[in-house]
Amino acid sequence: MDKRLISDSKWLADEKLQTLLAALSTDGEEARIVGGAVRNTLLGQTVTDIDIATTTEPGETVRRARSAGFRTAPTGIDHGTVTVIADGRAWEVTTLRADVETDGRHASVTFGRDWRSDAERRDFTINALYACADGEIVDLVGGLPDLENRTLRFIGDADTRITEDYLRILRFFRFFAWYGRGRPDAAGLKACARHRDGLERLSAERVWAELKKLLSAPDPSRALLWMRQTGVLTKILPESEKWGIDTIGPLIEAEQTLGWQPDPLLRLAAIIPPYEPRITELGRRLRLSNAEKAALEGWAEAPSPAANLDESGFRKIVYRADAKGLSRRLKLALVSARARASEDDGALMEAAGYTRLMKLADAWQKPSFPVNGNDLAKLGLVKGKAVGEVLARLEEEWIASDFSLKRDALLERAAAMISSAG
Ligand SMILES: Nc1ccn([C@@H]2O[C@H](COP(=O)(O)OP(=O)(O)OP(=O)(O)O)[C@@H](O)[C@H]2O)c(=O)n1
Repeated sequence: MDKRLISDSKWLADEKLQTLLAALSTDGEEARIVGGAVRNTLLGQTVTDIDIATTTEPGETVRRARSAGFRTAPTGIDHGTVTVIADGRAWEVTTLRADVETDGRHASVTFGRDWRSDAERRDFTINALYACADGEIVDLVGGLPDLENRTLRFIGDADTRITEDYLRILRFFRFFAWYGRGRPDAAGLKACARHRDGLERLSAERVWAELKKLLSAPDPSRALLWMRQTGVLTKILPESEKWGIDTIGPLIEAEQTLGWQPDPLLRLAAIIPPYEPRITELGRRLRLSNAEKAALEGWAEAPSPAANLDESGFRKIVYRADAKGLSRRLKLALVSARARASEDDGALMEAAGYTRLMKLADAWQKPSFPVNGNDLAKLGLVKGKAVGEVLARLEEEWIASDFSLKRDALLERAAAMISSAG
């Protein structure tokens, strides 16, 4: 593909997108695609979101999009962003920026018509490439050669770019993890180190969202080491000061060998030492979701099953466990055993044991308990606490039988329990 043309990409040929670009590009106005969609297409990677930059001011963007048959939502109107929607798809359309006043967290923006100024106010050269509706690439800041060399470089003065939005420090490491090669750009690294205290101004939600994106990269290990080197990691995860973050390496190796999908939480768990007492505090501080907190706390508290556990013992655990949490625990246990296997035959056996348990967990269809409260009512047990108690005892017996007791046998036992209690 010609480096300066992305006209043969499927997403660009999309009829709705072309209609939108055309509607925004008459009477002396122009709209272009910008950012991740252009960057990823040039790198041959998947495009998820399509951002559009336009000379039309937000009110005019809304008017034109609506008269072309689109719906609109004023997503970030202060920043000039309108979400344009059609057929269940959405495009973020942002008016070119002329000036940005910022306190490092919130930007107040004035609108402009100059593509160069808009490009120069973006974060990295590879993120400031535009594609016209016909696929022609416009590069005003040297993004194409940087993309070619996989160099992540702040546009213009790195200090200025960072103080406009301190999140850009974390974005530097995130984009380096995803697209960078070799050593990160030295000027960028130094600027990130210099301004790391600015990270304290960011909301916990933005920090965690960004960290998750970094942890989802194909291999975030080098980016994490550079974050540690610059003091950025300690700023956002003070607990990590004594963690051996290279423990993520064996997990990445296992993912690549065994075809596991990258899982940001599992990767975080892999660098957290077992029984780290500050997990709850970390989850609260970074405002993790309840499910995320439970996952991390589960890792810190619940040990993995023994690798040589027999099938019926393991089924009991699977029945009670949250499937995703158990799968993560087994993966971490397998990774740890694999890491020790070259020196220790016992660890090799352990790894084989965990592989077996993971297969069993995948293959086993959890049965549903075949008795309910109505069954007990029919046996004469009045609804209330007693029903719950009898059900719980029956379920225990059913689990202990390795799920082999049938409904009739369970009902017989229930009848016996009720008559002996009554
Ligand atoms: N702090 C930020 C955030 C965004 N941008 C600009 O806005 C574009 C879109 O931002 P975003 O959607 O966050 O990133 P993408 O580059 O699209 O990457 P991805 O979708 O992979 O997150 C970026 O490419 C960049 O030009 C910026 O300059 N500074």
